[in-house]
Amino acid sequence: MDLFIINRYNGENVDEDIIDRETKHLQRLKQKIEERKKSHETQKVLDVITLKQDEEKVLNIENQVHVEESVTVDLKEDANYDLPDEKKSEKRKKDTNEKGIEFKVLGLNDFEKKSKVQRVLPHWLSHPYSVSKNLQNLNCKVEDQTWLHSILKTTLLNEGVTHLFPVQEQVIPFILNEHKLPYPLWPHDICVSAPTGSGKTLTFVLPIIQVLMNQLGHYIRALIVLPVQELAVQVFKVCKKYCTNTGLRTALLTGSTPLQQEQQQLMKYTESLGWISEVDIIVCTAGRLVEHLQNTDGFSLKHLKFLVIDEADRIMDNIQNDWLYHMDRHIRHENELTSNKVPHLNWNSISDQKSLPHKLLFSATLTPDPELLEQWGLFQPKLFSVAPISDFDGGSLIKKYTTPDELIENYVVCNAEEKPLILFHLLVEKKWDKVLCFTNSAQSVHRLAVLLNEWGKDQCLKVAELSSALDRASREKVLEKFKQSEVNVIISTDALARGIDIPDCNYVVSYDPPRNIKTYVHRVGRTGRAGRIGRAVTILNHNQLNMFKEQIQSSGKSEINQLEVSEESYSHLLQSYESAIQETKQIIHTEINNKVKKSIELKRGMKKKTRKRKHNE
Ligand SMILES: Nc1ncnc2c1ncn2[C@@H]1O[C@H](COP(=O)(O)OP(=O)(O)OP(=O)(O)O)[C@@H](O)[C@H]1O
Repeated sequence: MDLFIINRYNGENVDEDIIDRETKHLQRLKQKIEERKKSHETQKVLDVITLKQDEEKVLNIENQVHVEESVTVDLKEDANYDLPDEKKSEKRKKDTNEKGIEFKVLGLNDFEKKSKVQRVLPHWLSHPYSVSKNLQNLNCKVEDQTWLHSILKTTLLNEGVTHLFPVQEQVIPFILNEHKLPYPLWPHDICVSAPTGSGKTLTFVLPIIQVLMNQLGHYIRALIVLPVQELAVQVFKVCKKYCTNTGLRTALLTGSTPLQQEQQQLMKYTESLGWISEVDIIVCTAGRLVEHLQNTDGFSLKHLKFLVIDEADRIMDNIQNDWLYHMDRHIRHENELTSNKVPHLNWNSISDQKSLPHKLLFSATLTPDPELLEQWGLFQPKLFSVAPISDFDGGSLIKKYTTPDELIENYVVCNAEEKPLILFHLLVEKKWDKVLCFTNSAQSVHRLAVLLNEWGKDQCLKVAELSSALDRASREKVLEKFKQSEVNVIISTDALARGIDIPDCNYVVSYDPPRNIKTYVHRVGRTGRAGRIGRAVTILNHNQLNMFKEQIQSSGKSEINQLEVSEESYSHLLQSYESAIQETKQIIHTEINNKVKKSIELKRGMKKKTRKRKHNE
């Protein structure tokens, strides 16, 4: 029985046996390889023979055809003679392919140039409602507007607003009409791109108040989201002012007050109804909104009718706390929806669903980029724009940003060391008052402010600084002093560049050039607001000039003129400048020393405390 094979030890000759077997096996393998080689060669010979036979057959047929076509072919060859080599080979390839002789090379198409895809803007972006930016000849008298509520008219007149600006005249009635649409029609979402200082704030505040003022009870019905605290405070003040006598309540959520305090102001618990809202309109920063969505009991956006995103492009650039995702999720959950978009626009989809909040997007530099705008999930949007946005140009977007007509823009070119001299010359000798001067960092803000204060002591020049290094209260104080003319110049970082409304700012100086065109538009837009004349000057080093010009050109803005400041006009300031620089160095040096001393004392104090604690233990 062969059930088991037992290998026995057979003494010394085991190794020899194995070697024998291996050599035999090797020989067999070699033989097989040889046989395979031979069979391959014979196959090749056979293939060549059959191929030749086929070719002969084809040639025979061709010859017959060629005899008939010889004359025309000759003519064709002659015509090809003048063509460039590439085209000749292409043509030959085509000819031979037509005759069916040449084989198709697989993968050949991969090397051919792909034709450019022509991108086209969606109709609503390429065909905006055109808005005038002329703030001089206003025809829309507040008193005559029958569509505006009398309470709002009174407040407007009390605030000195006698005529509506073009963007207000066009957009406010549009929003009001959208809210008069019969059930189940939803309002069109809107995007507004209008220059700085053209009155965008009232454009959304007035219709919201008018639509909400007749509704009973307090629910969170409007949410106005802004990118930074200062802007939220500013819009909140406008909202509050225009809510007087309407019964509507407004809340500000920015994080400047403790969360608990804001929660108490927002929601109230009642035995009979549970959590109820105390407010109708919320003005908030995006980050703080998420905190309330996650931590405030009873905070609900179920009744939300309006969602306003001011400075929409800035918010898109920097999505704080992923707020858009959290807010969308909350709204969908509250309304029992699966998506924040309408999947198919038909009768059923809109009549089955509760309408989503009416979205209103505003900015002076709204980029007409469909991919960016897509994330807002806009419903059948409409665009109101001062600059008609042309179609895509060669696949890239044309960004057209406009500045107010009342704004005079210039640039000065100089060497880096001449910059402070030119600035001082403009402030003191040209008597530029109410000036906002931008630099690119908090450090240079401080240095320049100290320098100008030292330098202009005798000329009563009062300079204040404004940057992220200051807390909100101090920043508000600075702005108040500026309004009261207690301060002539504010040196600031770009923290103040967007949206802040300083009504009587006469000049904007960019001491450091802006990093991009959007920043430029918002910086210069702090002056020349609401139809007032304003002037903006950008100081450039020689090597920054080309870049600046390119930026201006790429934005579709008209050319900016150079402001000539001759060397003689500021050369006499050199001596006083040098002594002011020495003073500045001294001041900053002592400031740094004081800071170091303070931190050392703080550390020592901490050490003492821990030593005491240990000793007691
Ligand atoms: N119809 C009007 N008549 C007179 N002044 C107005 C009118 N509408 C708005 N204003 C004033 O114009 C100034 C600028 O308005 P607002 O701040 O709304 O501009 P904006 O378009 O939002 O500017 P930015 O893009 O810089 O934020 C404000 O001081 C505001 O009070």
